[in-house]
Amino acid sequence: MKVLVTGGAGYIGSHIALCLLDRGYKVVILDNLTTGIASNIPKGAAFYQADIGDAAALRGILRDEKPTSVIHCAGATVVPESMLDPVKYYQANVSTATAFLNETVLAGVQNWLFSSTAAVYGNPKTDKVAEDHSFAPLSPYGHSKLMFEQILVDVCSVHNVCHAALRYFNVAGADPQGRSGQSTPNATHLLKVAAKVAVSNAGVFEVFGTDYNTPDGSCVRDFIHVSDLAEVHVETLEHMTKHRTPLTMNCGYSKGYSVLEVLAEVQRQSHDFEVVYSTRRDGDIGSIVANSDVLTKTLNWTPKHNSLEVIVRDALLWERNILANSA
Ligand SMILES: NC(=O)c1ccc[n+]([C@@H]2O[C@H](COP(=O)([O-])OP(=O)(O)OC[C@H]3O[C@@H](n4cnc5c(N)ncnc54)[C@H](O)[C@@H]3O)[C@@H](O)[C@H]2O)c1
Ligand SMILES: O=c1ccn([C@@H]2O[C@H](COP(=O)(O)OP(=O)(O)O[C@H]3O[C@H](CO)[C@H](O)[C@H](O)[C@H]3O)[C@@H](O)[C@H]2O)c(=O)[nH]1
Repeated sequence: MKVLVTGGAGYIGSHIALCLLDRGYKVVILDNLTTGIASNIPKGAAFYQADIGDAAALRGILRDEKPTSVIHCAGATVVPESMLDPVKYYQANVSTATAFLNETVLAGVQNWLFSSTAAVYGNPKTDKVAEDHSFAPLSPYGHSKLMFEQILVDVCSVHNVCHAALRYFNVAGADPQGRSGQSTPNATHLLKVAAKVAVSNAGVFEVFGTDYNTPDGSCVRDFIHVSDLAEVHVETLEHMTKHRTPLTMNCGYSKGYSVLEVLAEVQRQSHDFEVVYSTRRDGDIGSIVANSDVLTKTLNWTPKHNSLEVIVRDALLWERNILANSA
């Protein structure tokens, strides 16, 4: 089976591509390298540098490569940026993505997997959030992902394409074999920033908000190791191929850690670095943890890297690689 991975030069897409290749799939990557990095692209994958909205380039790729499945990771991804520039998010994640979806279904793609997000839920009404929880996104980013989930259902139903929306919680860590990791230099994710401060021995880590209604006042998130998440995509694809049923699944471990707990683990595995405590960041949810029963039961799946210690270890390992290679 040949899989077209959009955003395959990015953080999550490159790990999905690695996992697909490890499992014997053919992989085609489409990425415009805005936040992605060419060195993330695994050996063995075909690579096209183009925008998913470039219809002429896309038609050529679909005609030449004839992928049977699409895994769509490309998009605009940063919650706080979406608060300042909503149009960018609706264009990238809704309009451009819809045109891309249309081209791929017209070209005969059979399976469509979409990188959705826990941000579709907004502030949870329950300790753990299941897939049937109400939707109230706090940011244009979350809204744009929710809109595209609906578009995906409608378009795929008409064209008889099997579809899945995977709602990632907080993705972190790096390939344990050191083949990929979070490489975008100005990435704003908690663990990326903390690992960079720890490894570079420079800068200060800023905690956004200590007055949330959580045990230590900082935000709580459900962190999933990027290599486990990559495996979930391959398992989902196999389930879709076999059963032809649409899926919507939370991707997390059903366990929350606070920002301060994550920082403490990074410092335990590195050294004490300077931390400052500032006000809340716009668009942030106080606490969100997955109920991931649908995922584990549907795929009969057991995670391999589900500990904060391992996630932090792999994030630090990757950050040290980046520093060593830049020296
Ligand atoms: N990182 C997380 O914790 C997280 C959580 C939930 C959902 N997601 C979703 O997962 C997906 C991947 O996120 P990531 O963290 O790997 O981000 P990333 O920025 O590392 O990867 C996105 C990739 O898409 C490419 N891209 C962007 N727009 C494009 C376009 N128009 N045409 C072609 N390529 C384009 C970028 O160059 C980049 O390589 C995104 O859709 C994001 O919303 C991420
Ligand atoms: O320097 C930092 C960076 C982050 N944080 C805090 O750490 C928590 C996690 O923030 P991230 O930026 O790492 O992640 P988000 O929860 O904002 O968003 C991530 O997870 C979401 C799903 O929950 C989205 O899908 C999104 O794409 C992805 O970036 C937040 O409370 C944030 O305020 C800090 O305190 N300091």
